[in-house]
Amino acid sequence: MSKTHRITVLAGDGIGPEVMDASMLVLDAASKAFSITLDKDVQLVGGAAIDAKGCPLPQETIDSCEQSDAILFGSVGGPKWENLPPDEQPERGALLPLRSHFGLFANLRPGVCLPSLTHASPVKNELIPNGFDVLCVRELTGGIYFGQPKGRHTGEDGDITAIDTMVYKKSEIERIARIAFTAAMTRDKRLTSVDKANVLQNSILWRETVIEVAKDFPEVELSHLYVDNAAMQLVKQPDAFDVLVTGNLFGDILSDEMAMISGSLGMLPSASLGSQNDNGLYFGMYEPSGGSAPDIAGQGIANPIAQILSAAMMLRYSLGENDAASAIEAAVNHAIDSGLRTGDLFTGKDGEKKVGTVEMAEAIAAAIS
Ligand SMILES: NC(=O)c1ccc[n+]([C@@H]2O[C@H](COP(=O)([O-])OP(=O)(O)OC[C@H]3O[C@@H](n4cnc5c(N)ncnc54)[C@H](O)[C@@H]3O)[C@@H](O)[C@H]2O)c1
Ligand SMILES: CC(C)[C@H](C(=O)O)[C@@H](O)C(=O)O
Ligand SMILES: [Mg+2]
Repeated sequence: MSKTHRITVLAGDGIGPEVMDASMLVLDAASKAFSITLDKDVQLVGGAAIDAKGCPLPQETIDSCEQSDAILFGSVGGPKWENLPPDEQPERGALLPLRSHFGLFANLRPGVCLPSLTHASPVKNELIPNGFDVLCVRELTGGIYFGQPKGRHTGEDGDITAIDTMVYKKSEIERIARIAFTAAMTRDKRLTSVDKANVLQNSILWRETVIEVAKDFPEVELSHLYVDNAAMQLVKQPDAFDVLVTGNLFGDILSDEMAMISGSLGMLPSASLGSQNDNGLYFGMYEPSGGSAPDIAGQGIANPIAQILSAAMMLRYSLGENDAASAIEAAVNHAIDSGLRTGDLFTGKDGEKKVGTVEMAEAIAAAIS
């Protein structure tokens, strides 16, 4: 019997529409193969919404998301909107409010370097003969992104002060730590908490709280790293990590690093989750970890895999369609293993074939069974 799910599709700006269209090819193939009916409501967000409606997050977009089981998001922002007042720009006016409005505090970013892609990684290949698989759990609705006060003022001496405030409540740290420990229990049972507890009050509370939560997960081996050391260790030996848990800003930075060492920023999907419902599913927003890539937008060369794997995460976490999610992940691996490479992954090695966004998506869609 066909199951129906409703999703809101927000392609956004830059490469967003290109990789979103590509992910639709794959979602349609998976829906057909697994008898899933997806009711897709396409809405405007970011710069595209500013251009068409005068604001980055129109009310009808929020209304649509509220009526959906999940949001599939492309990316927002770009040079065209960079000179608008900060709160009217796509990132601060749409993306952050969506995360906050829907309470999407848990951001899962799985950085996987496939064995067949190790040569595309800037990390020395002999260090990662089997690739690696690291899950970054990033807190997404707190920390310096949202803390108050925030702003700027000019003092009597004419000097300008800009203020951002890093705030974490113990309860916010506790809930993201539980998500990370729970994820570690399904993997290799090793969790590294990343902070800056040698300097920041926030991080001292972070570390204390993570240690307390660890008592409920005695099987998980917990370690702590300062963020500067973590950034270094990730490049030195990425396969030494299993799960990372960290705050909003550190997670943003480390996840881009993790994406690149897995081959390309265009490979890293993400799930931003709120609370779990009675069926064990989450309302969530699913998006590539990278951005609108204005430098390559409009050329049909962007890597669609982060968007496609984000759609797979949506099927798993919000729609409960685990078989379809696994089939998409297997199809992505198949396309990579068979040598297909968008430009960001292409190294010229024997057996590689350079393809565009659509060709990559068509190959992935065709491999779904
Ligand atoms: N979730 C989001 O909507 C999101 C995330 C990050 C950045 N942004 C926004 O995107 C805009 C550009 O930011 P940026 O240039 O700092 O970061 P970016 O992530 O857009 O691009 C960084 C580099 O990675 C490359 N890249 C990213 N995704 C790729 C893909 N799928 N395939 C191939 N190459 C890819 C780009 O070409 C670029 O060279 C800014 O407005 C920024 O705020 C949005
Ligand atoms: C665009 C920006 C606000 C966003 C963030 O910093 O969270 C992005 O970099 C990400 O990683 O999702
Ligand atoms: Mg980022």
